[in-house]
Amino acid sequence: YDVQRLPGPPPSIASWIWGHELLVFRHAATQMYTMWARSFGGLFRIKAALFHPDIIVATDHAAVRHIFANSDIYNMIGRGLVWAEGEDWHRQRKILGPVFSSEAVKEMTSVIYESAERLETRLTNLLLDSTSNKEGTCLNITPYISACTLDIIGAVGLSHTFAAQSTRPGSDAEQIFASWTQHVNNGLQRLAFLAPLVVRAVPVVTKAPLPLMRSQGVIKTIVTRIGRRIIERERAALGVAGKDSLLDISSNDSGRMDIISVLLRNRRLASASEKLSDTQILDNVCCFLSSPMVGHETTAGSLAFTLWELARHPEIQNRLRAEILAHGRDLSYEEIQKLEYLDAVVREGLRIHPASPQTERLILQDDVIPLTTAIPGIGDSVRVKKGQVIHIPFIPMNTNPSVWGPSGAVFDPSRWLTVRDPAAPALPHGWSGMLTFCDGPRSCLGLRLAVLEFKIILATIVRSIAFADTGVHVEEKISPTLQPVVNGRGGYLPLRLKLI
Ligand code: HEM
Repeated sequence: YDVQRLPGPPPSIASWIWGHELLVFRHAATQMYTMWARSFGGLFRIKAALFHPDIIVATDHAAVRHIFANSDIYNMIGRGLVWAEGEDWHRQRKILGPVFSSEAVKEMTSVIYESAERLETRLTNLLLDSTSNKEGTCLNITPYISACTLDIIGAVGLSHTFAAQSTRPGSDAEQIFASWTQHVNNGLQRLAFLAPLVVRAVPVVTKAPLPLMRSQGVIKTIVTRIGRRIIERERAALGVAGKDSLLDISSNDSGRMDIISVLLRNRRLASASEKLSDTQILDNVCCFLSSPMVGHETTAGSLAFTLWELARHPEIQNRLRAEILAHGRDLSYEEIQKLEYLDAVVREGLRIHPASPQTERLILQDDVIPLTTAIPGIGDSVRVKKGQVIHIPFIPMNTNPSVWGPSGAVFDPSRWLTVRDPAAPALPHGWSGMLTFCDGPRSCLGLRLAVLEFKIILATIVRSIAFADTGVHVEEKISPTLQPVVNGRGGYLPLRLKLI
């Protein structure tokens, strides 16, 4: 096996107990990995914490493509709470696929517009009410965006109205937001560094009812309650209220495409061995709102960072606004797709600020990983053994200068408007040549929904509100998704807003 022959950062900068991992945790999101990838190449090794064998860090495009394409060999780590594996995953992915198909997502356009317009009204009213000066009103944008995306996922995923944008004290939405904020801020503490290490050492711990592993308990409880209510409603509609399980009854054909309706319908159509129990249906739904990686917080996070980029680049913001205003309001799905500059801004935001900036895999059987760039002394492939842990950070790949040019790390939407130099290396795998939504069989199922939300929300708020930078230093950390951190406060991204 070649692990010990891979290059990597010197052991002298590693802690004897925490290896290089503490250094990685303390720095901005994937910053150390980006630096090391530029120095040591696309596949290098680092010292792991708690005397675990060295970890491989992969940013070589051929290697990462191979890893993601072979999800049966390269297994996810520590997702036991909400993410299915093996046969369960195959079945769930097959069932849920239609919920996020292009056709289904197109049908979600009006629901997304409704929420985006509510956000626009909410922000506009706030600015009208505020006693702000000419400079505008300064506010933390993250809770506003996240309320908007929660309303969307509630409507399309659960046929449920969270009314997150009406700020009712004590509401489910308020509790979800408070719980998420606490989760984000806990994740910035030193203790949070330990949690994934414990999961890696003892994977079954994810099944244990430990408070540390259930930090998103409130969200799960709320989503389960809503899910139960919907299932009860279906039972009542079918005149079978009080039955222990819905397994033996059919759902009405409402034609609704929210997750619960699809799962209930599927139960009627599936063979006996494939039928999902009530608990499995609820688990699926919980996955969509309570997993940090899916649902509304990922979209909200990348969107907030994109607004920050627009605030720091007024010329880009003005150009985007001009395009949006030139096309009028209430655009159809097809019309939105034609807005070239909006499309470029969205791609660039998702490239530079991927909401879920890294993933990990555990190798289940010995394998040979191919490389784009050969490693001196090893060659153009690397032999790896069962049990090896691999970290895959996305930012180093999304900004790789050999693919994106020397300005790869710069937010510059115009790169999407020019024809690529035919002599330049082709864009790698993944959506638009980036890893933001992962790649292969386990790539993001909600990609189309996320991109459409992104476009509609941006187009709706940028037409009536101008965003400016406040000048505060914003750090990017992973907790558990990409988070803005200001003076140690997570989920905090202040912007200055002014009515157009
Ligand atoms: C900007 C927004 C989003 C980003 C950047 C994002 C990113 C990702 C990434 C990187 C993964 C793979 C995780 C891994 O391999 O460790 C993933 C998986 C997934 N995402 Fe997203 N996501 C976003 C929005 C959404 C939305 C809106 C939904 C649905 C409502 C969604 C549903 C899923 C699901 C179901 C999976 C698991 C797929 C599987 O295991 O087969 N995502 N996402």
